[in-house]
Amino acid sequence: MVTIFVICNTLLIIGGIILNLIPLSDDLHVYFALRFIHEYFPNHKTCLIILLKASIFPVIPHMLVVHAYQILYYTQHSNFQIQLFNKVIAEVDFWETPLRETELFYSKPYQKGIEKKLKFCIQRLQVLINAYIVKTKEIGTLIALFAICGVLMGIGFSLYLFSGKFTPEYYLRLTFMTLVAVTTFSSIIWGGQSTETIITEMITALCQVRWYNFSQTNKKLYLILLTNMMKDRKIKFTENYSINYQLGLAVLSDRQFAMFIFAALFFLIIFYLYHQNVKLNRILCTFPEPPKKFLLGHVLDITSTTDVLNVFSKYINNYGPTIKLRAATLFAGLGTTDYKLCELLLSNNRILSKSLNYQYARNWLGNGLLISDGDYWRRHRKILTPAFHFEILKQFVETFESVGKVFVEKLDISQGPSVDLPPLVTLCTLDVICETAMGTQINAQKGQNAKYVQSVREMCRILIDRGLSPLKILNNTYWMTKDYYIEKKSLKVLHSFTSSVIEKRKAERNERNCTKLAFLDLLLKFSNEGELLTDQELREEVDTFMFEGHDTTASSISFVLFCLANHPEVQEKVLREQNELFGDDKDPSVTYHELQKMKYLEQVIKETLRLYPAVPIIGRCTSEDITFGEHFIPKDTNIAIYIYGIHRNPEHFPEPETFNPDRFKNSNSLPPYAYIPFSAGPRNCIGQKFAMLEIKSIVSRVVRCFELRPAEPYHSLVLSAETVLKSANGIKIGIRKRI
Ligand code: HEM
Repeated sequence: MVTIFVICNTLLIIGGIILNLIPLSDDLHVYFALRFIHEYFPNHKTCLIILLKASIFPVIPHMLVVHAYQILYYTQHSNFQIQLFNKVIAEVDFWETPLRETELFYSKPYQKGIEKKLKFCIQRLQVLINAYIVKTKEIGTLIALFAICGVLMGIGFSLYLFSGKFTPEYYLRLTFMTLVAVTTFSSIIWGGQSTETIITEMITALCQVRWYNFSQTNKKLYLILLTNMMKDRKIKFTENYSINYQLGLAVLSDRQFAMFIFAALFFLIIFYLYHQNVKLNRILCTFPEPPKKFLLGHVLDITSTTDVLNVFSKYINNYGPTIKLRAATLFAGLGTTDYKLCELLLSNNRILSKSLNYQYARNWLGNGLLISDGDYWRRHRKILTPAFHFEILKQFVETFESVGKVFVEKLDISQGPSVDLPPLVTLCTLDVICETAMGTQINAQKGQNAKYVQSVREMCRILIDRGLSPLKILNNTYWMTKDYYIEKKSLKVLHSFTSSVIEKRKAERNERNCTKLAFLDLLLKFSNEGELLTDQELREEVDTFMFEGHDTTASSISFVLFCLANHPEVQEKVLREQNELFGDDKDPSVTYHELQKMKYLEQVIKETLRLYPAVPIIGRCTSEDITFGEHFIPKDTNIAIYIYGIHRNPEHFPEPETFNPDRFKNSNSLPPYAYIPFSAGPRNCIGQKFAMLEIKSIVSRVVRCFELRPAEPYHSLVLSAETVLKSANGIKIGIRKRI
């Protein structure tokens, strides 16, 4: 039984080491020792952290059990000797020198002989019994201490568990730790219990031996037993400190062996990674590479979404417009702000594949337009493009306006010196996209369909979390995290909602002729006329619109309002333009043509999208070898196109950090790929005109109704590159109704 516990314990320790080595964002708060290393050994921190984390799991339980096993071994070993001894004794003729009763009563020398033998035996027996009493006490104390430790650890773990501060990865680590503790304690307690039984048996056996028949054979056996049992097998340093070297080694050999195998595996993996590292050094070697961590590459440089833009900008400023980046020793890719390289990539009709991180959205969006590639994408893009024709977009203006009205009502209720925009704007754009994409009103702004809205939110969050959390990156480990189950639940809600809407629209189309068609109706119409889209393909495209078409516009509207609030002179000009169009009419029914006439507002939106592009980074994977100047980029290279950085190139945008809508008075002088908020080339944003109209409709309505001011207290943004650009501390402005 003890062996089974030891084997489980060793396997759990190995699992624990692996989990512990995967860095998590909160590690610095959890392991105080890591802070110490960061502070005092910044140059060797990677190496030291690996050593520290790799040793915590094996060393602690190892230290805990060594002493316990020595005691166990001592008693078990003695027990074995005594059993052997008893067996031999049973075969010995005890009555070889039978007790001579008469002489025992009358002969003094005979009595003396027996007394001497008995005294000797009693003394030896006493020594043995004392030794066992000591050992039993030791094991008793040990078990009591272990029990106290166990209870303390249990309380500690429970506090962690209920603190609710940890991510599921920490809970997984804790589970392993708990199991290691449980198996360690159980093995010792189990061993301790059996030792006590053994000791009792041994003493009983010893007591039964008739030592007064101290024949030569018995004497010899007795001496062998004593020598074996009593011999100290210690390397002695002082009287108090000694290592019971042989016993320890013998008992722990199983564990040592397992540890050895693990160490060998560990070094093999390190060697493999090192080899991969050397291989990756050769690829893309003509591009500059920011300093990387041994074996880890640049993964630890970005640990949260708020790091992305700063770290990327630092790289680009220090090392040039295109840099090589590495995710551990497994992948090497490029990050670029070079508009010429962007042109080469984005205008190429054969480089259509998206980079690896888009795959996280596959469970939700399937083969929708955003993720698919090759001929499948070409066919679908061809089918979907007519749905974004301006004649069709015209009819959506009515929806923008009616949803905008509700939005303004909501702002009216929330107005004040500091209003956080994204929560309100996101519900508004969700209402717009649901009505335009599916022809269904979900009334998110009025608090209806909360489950659907919540599921969309959860999915957007999970897509980002998966790229940053080591356990969630790979599908093989993703299932161990809580998000896997949240995703499953959310997808069920999202997919069943879209599927039921499709079914309903299909039935309605057959019954009546709708005048206001949603994207879904158009897809049904086009696919009836030409190539048929299956129900699943329809669902995936509608889901893609839902994903691409609400967070992007919500982010853009929020940033536009923020910029207007913080630049009163620009807001004044926007208001003037509105007054010129609508005069004193406070609640005009705005048409498509009037939206087209809002030229200055368009400049403001363009400038906002330059500073705060809703999609700050996009990715491509090269499907063929490319030569770019002196550089060679092999097939299957992942390239991150850093739109946020491209838009801050002082060559094209002097004083890039300044908000100046007049830059776009005449933007024709810009090189074609120097400004790409909607990407460019064959895979550009299919919904860009739709987005522009929606933003104009909502923002113009807000400006007509409210005076926007900087938030009080002043609010500075903490930009965060999530599925779209957000601000980690919200986007806050002051809002006051115009009189
Ligand atoms: C301000 C708002 C928006 C911005 C900044 C924006 C930006 C972008 C960008 C940069 C891409 C390229 C993504 C890539 O290459 O990986 C894209 C693609 C796409 N966008 Fe938008 N978008 C916006 C609004 C919309 C809306 C409202 C819709 C739908 C109604 C939409 C639908 C799509 C689709 C379907 C794609 C994939 C196109 C393809 O790969 O063929 N977008 N968008």
